[in-house]
Amino acid sequence: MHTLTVSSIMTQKFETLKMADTLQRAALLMRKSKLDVLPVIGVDGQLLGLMTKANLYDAVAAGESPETPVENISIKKDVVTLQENMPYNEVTEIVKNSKVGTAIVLNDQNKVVGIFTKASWIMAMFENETLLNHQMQIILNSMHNGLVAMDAAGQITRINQTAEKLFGITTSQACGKPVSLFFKGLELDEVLLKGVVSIGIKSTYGEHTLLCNITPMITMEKPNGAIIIFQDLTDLECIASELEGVTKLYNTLQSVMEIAYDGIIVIDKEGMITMANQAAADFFNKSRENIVARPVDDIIENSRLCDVVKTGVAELNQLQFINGNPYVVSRMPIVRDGKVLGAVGKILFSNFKDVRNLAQKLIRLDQKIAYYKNHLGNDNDKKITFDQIITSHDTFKKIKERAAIAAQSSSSILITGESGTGKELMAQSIHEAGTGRDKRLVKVNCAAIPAELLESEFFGYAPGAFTGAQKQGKQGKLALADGGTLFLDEIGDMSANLQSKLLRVLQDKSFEPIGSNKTIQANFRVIAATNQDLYQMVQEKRFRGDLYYRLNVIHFHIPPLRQRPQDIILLVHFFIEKYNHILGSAIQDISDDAMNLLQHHTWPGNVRELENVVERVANFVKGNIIEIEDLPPNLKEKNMEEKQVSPSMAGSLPAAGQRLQKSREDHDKLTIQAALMEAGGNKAKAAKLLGISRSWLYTKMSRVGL
Ligand SMILES: Nc1ncnc2c1ncn2[C@@H]1O[C@H](COP(=O)(O)OP(=O)(O)OP(=O)(O)O)[C@@H](O)[C@H]1O
Repeated sequence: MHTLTVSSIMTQKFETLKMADTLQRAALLMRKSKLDVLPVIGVDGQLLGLMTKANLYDAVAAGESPETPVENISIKKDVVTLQENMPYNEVTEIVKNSKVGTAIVLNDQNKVVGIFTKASWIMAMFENETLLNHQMQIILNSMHNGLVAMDAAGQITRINQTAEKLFGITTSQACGKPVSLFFKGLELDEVLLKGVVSIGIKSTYGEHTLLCNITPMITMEKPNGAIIIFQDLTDLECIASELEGVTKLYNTLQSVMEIAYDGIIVIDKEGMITMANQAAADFFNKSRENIVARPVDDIIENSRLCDVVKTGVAELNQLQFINGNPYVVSRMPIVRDGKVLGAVGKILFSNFKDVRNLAQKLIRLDQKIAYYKNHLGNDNDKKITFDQIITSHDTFKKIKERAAIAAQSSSSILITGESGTGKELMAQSIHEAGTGRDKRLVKVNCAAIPAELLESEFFGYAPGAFTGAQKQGKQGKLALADGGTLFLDEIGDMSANLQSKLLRVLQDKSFEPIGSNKTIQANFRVIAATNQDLYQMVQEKRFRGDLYYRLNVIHFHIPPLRQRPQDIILLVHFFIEKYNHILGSAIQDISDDAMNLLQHHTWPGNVRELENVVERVANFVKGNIIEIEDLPPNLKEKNMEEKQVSPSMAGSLPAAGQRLQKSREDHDKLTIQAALMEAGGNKAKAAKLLGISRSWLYTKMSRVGL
């Protein structure tokens, strides 16, 4: 709004007189300018006085001739003057307090530039009011809130556009009507009569929730109407609920950040930290308050979060050194509407290695469980057969052949051999190849069951046979094995008493459960196994001779592993494949050095010990090839000891090693050739015959030049 000044109100159409001008000229100019005054100016334009109509009338009345110069008559000297740039409100004050209806307007140099009259002032006031009115209407219409103005009688005098829209009425419809016609329950009396402000009144209008503030208009210290401002809360309520949603989301985000095991830091586009979880605070050994609102570079050394803000490109799973330790970190830009607003950094804590190991361990365990479930769950489908007895040892191969023949008869079999040589495996294979394969193979470990329980385990008992017995009685192992095989493991540990009872059963082919006189037919094949020298025990009368001969109808002695080193190669590969499958390891081969070491071990625990070694290696191996360092320390130490024991041999060892390697390769070559011949050139079949995988057969063939 521009400020009104005297220059914009004054009239510029005026005439001036000089002292030398005549009265006649004064009369003519006064008539021409239609004003009652004529400024009289000097040669330099300065105001000398004012010729008024009254001055002219007085001169004429005094008989002055029309030719009389102005300087000869009396003119008004105390002239009211105004400066041309005087503001409107100052002029208003002067005009109000002065009785004069006209003033002369001067410029900076005190030269006359216009004449100010009350009439022109009134016109200016009108113009100004129109202007103000127009400006007020613009202001009111640009208000976001609805406005209704009323007079002292409570009749609407003005409404703005927002109110028009809000209430669906036009100014012409509303003006002159009582406010109460449109808005109920506003209690206007207090405001209009007492001039009391009424604020924060909540009311509804259609679907709108409104907040009303009613302010009285006071003139001459009396209420002269009022203005109601309506604030539409509908939008505000929407914003409030949106805000509530945002707050909830923020809280959820905070909880998620807290639950995360990783340290999380969020920065804005200026690189200032805006959020951090407790894990991050703990990691930097600072309180959260000491992290948030700080530049990220002050908290994290070599942080690349600001770079991610600049590039907008995520950097996932990168290695970053913090305080000299390596951490896996991820950095992601926060993008909205295509603009990067900040970045999130995630620090995976140092024990991620442990977590990874743990995860791998769990996977292995899962696989192990699945494997054993498969084996146990499908006990009837997954039968042990002679194919699963891995050997390339001539004697053992013959034993396998003879055992397969013996399986067809029902004669008792005694299997001897050191612990872990595969006696039970052999017993299972015989059972599976025999006529009783559809019935049970019942195993009794004579060393594991206490002597006093062994009898009831064997024969079972009748209901109520003895105190502590199950009420319904119990079926014994002999009855369970009916039609199938009774496998008596560790037979050398059977008590003398039970030996004689067992002998009787084997002779009579029947028995009576404890506490029962009902005879049960015993129709089963017996396979006994022991790692003791049973014959020697008979000599020493520690085992019944007659039972020994009953059991020893067919005898197989399994040679210890140290006597068949070539089997070690086959068995190692067989177990690698088995544990790759169970544990999910990916071992492809074993280095010659490591294999050499295994072949030189004496294997007191035989195949069981070898299997355990491979299982252990499969758990911890670093690469795909088993190296010496992957083997258990006791094997390596043993190797060192052996090397140290015969220093005199030191010089000849490499040559001996080479010879051994050569003979091993020759042997492997022959074995593979024989298997290929037997399989008619079919490699899959040959691999099966050798008990190794096809891929291993190919590797082996290329190694031995086939
Ligand atoms: N020739 C073989 N081929 C494949 N696996 C074998 C062989 N010999 C033994 N094993 C495995 O070695 C482990 C021990 O075998 P097993 O229990 O049959 O031996 P054992 O002579 O009965 O032992 P113990 O006298 O201690 O009872 C088993 O896991 C078995 O499958």
